Amino acid sequence: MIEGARFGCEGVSLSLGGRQILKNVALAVRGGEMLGLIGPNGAGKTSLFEVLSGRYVPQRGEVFLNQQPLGKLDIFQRARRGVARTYQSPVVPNSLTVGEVFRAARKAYPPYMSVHDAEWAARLVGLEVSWSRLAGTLDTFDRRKLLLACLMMRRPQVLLMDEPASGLINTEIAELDLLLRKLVDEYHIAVILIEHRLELLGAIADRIVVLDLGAVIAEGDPETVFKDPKVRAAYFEGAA
Ligand SMILES: Nc1ncnc2c1ncn2[C@@H]1O[C@H](COP(=O)(O)OP(=O)(O)OP(=O)(O)O)[C@@H](O)[C@H]1O
Repeated sequence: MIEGARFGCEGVSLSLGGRQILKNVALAVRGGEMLGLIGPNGAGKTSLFEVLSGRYVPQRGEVFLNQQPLGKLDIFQRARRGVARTYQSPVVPNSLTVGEVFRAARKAYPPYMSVHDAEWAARLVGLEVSWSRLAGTLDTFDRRKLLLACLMMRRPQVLLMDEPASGLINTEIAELDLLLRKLVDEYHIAVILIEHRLELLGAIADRIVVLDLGAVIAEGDPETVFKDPKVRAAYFEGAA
């Protein structure tokens, strides 16, 4: 684990259905740092998020928060400790209003959050829709903002984001970039971001980790990593 890391894992190996999906994976992220996680399709990025968030139990390895092993804590217990996660698909409860979604998130577990916390989070993420709108009528970006606001209300220590720009248009991606940098720079959150668009990561990530066939093949600042011949062979040429 790197010195001062807020969150990460060591020696993680995962098999699913008799296939080895992750092999001895280690990574770490500091508070106030954005770590980009890239790799070709099927490299194991989402599976690694499942391990980090506590949905999958690895055969070997450990996940750490503030240098403490999280052991067998499940996804809900990790969420309560400040490990927040977003998904590739922004699924919201269609028949609830925005206000009702916030209410459910506020009361999801103690300590219950106030309406002011929800209003603060909505402002933070730039969610500017009426709270009487049905969540199912929101467009993709507003759904993502609503779900992110529900997480931010609890002031998470770590944010695991699985392709947050997916389904967004360019102006929305530019707004998302600014928001993510704000969460990292001003709120000192440790962010791990899965993203296929390398130009986006090159612009906003502090460091990059590259997974290929379940193993880390490169790690470092974006410029160095994108030039690495191993990365070019596995990612750029493989993705072409
Ligand atoms: N529940 C499962 N059972 C068996 N194999 C699985 C399961 N989930 C994922 N896999 C396999 O694990 C490998 C890694 O999948 P994963 O979704 O983690 O990759 P990824 O890097 O996130 O890919 P993508 O960029 O396409 O989302 C793939 O070969 C996938 O088919």
